[in-house]
Amino acid sequence: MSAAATLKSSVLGYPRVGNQRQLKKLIEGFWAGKVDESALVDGARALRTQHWQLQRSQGIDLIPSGDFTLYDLVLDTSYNFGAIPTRYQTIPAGLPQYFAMARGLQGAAAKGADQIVDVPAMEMKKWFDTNYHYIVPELGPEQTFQLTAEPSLVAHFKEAKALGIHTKPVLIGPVSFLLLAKASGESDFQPLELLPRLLPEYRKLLAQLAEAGATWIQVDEPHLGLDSTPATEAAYKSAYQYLADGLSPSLRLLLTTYFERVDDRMALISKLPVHGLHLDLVRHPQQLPGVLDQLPADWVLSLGVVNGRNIWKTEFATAIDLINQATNRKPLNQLVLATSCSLLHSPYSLEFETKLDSEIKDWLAFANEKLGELATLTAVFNIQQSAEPQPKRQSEVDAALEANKRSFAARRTSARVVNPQVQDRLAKVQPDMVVRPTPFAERYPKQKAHQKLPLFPTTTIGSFPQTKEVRQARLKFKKGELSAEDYRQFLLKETERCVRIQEDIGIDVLVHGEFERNDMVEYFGEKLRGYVFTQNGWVASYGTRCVKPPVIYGDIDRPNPMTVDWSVYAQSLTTKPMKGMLTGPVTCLQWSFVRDDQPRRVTAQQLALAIRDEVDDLEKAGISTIQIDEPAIREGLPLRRTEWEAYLKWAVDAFLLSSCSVQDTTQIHTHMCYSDFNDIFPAIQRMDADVITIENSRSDLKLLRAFDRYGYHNASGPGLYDIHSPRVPTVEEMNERLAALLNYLPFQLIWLNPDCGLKTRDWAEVEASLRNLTATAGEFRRRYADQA
Ligand code: MET
Ligand SMILES: [Zn+2]
Repeated sequence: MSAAATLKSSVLGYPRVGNQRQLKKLIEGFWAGKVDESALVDGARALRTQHWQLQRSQGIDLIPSGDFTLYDLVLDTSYNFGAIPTRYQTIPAGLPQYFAMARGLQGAAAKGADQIVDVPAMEMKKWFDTNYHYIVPELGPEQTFQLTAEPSLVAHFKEAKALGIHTKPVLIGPVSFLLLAKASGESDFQPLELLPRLLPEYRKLLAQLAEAGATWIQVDEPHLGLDSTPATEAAYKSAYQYLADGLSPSLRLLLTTYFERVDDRMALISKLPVHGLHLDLVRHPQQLPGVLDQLPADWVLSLGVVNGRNIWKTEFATAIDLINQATNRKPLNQLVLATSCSLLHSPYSLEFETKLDSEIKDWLAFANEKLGELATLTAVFNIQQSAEPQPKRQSEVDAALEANKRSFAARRTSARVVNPQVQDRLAKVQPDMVVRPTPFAERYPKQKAHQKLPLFPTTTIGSFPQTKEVRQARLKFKKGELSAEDYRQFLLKETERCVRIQEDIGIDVLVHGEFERNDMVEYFGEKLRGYVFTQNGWVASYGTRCVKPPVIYGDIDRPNPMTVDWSVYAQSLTTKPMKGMLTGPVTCLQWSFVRDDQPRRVTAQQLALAIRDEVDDLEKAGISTIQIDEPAIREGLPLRRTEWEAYLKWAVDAFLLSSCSVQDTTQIHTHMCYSDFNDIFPAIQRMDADVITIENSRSDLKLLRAFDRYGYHNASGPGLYDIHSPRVPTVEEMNERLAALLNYLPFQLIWLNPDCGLKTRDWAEVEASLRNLTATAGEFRRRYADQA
């Protein structure tokens, strides 16, 4: 038999939570004491088995192992190498300690233990530019590493092997691991300095994998595509030389990059002693020729042509063109077809979407459908190589290619996607639509007079407690157990109560409370054309938490007002200004699955026009304070600094487009949270919101330094207390905080508010906290009375 050269397929990682979120239920049950450890371990193993078998049944050649975790893979890496911060070291090793690192622990150190502990969780951060959050390793200069006795990576490889499945272990490379870490404490220590201490443990791990029978190892070094420094370059060189020196001859290292291009890093990469390279060709197809030019002749190249982090079908014709560029230069057996990145960021399967419009459903591919795409694409190339003709397979493949072509042709011209009116409006956007006609210094006094605002005005960020009653009513309404009218009456009552309470507390600019909203993006998505919702499109956000992002499939427009009735009703209950509440275009974009057939910039612009219409309608209806939330503006930043400016230009323009049509007396607020905004301060200034309420309470000093460094010329309300904690802040601590702010900001421009929405808190905490907040306002109005 001639060993025909064939193209192999590879998956970089498979979603772990289970198609019915089984893992979430198991783990949360374990935390609640309802599932015991052995049930958790068995359930987790069953899921791994199911996922491996499923990938095998789809014909995937390089099936990942080590992509499964009970919380987070970066945390597992820290844990497996013994990087356990001191505060957790008294907690019994194993799951209690592991979960304490993940989510903190208040109470008994382990089930039935006498020892009582109170430790906060480790920090969580966004995984590159995805909406997944990893647990940030904490490493200090004294850190040593020690590979655990039974690394899960080795155990899982063996587990799959016992099922007859030879997997490709996946590990986070040593350099990226250290670059993902932060210095423990407040020091400036660079965790990368620990590389020499870490490498021997990586070598041990690789030796154990070799002994277990592994061949290809996927070593993820996503940082390779990011901005580099001489120190990081030196780190890659020494790390891979060290690993190569001790490498078992049976192991082959597949250096894996994603989310960025590496063609301009090939001078470095091509010198590393590894056996292959993976490219994200969905993000950067144009990097392929450059990489091929510089790729060592004997390396394997893994072509990431199936998008691991979106929900759209792969266009086969485009992928095949790309693959042909590689097959022209390399033999098939040196090429692999792969997902662009781990499928962790994709929902499971379209088979659970029974309610999705069939036209739109035909354009989509979730994780399992993506496996099928890989199978088809490899077959396209392999069938021709096979010794015997394969007419059946050939006709299947032909049919799949044809169906794919039809699907894309239909999507391109569908009236659901292309809306000529939206296109027309976009073409007519003029530069004067993204600037307020009057400068802040002139409009702000007009707004104060119009709204009769006192010095140190108080407000909140929008949502009030989403109590059990509110959630139950919504659920009943969705299930049809509560009529639309009864549900509406219920919400009107909640709103009224919320307004009365704010008046009673003495807040100056009120909100309606957002009781009608389940989620700040979903609410608007449901009312805009161009959005659809899935039933089961869950993707991991962090730990056991999953989110179900809405899908933007077509040109966006707003058939009807979305919030006007609620705001008008709430305003009718009070003579104080009622703030209208909208979610901004960039946040809608960031928290949705977005179109892959037009730039994000254009989708943001469409969203902005829709929100602009809402702003206009609110203003016409007499609402003269309007908040447009943009908590996600920073997370849209590109991974490479050189691209920040271009992003910030269109992102800020989108906000301006949504907000600039109003009169001088209409006051635009915006709100930001979730990250520190220091490195984008100039862009925030350019948004030119009259008032920005911004999360501050967890990173006080940093934010103030930024105010100091860049100056901020409009009004601002840096959060006076942290809404993430159930604690009621005292008047004294808020007084202190405000006094500190006054060292940096002019008193005439300061607003008093919590640092984010109050929906996760209960009413008792909220009332007490806000009463203290208004007491602080009263105190400072007295102190500044003669300057008012
Ligand atoms: C994540 S920012 C939340 C803003 C929203 N208006 C709220 O108050 O909940
Ligand atoms: Zn917020």
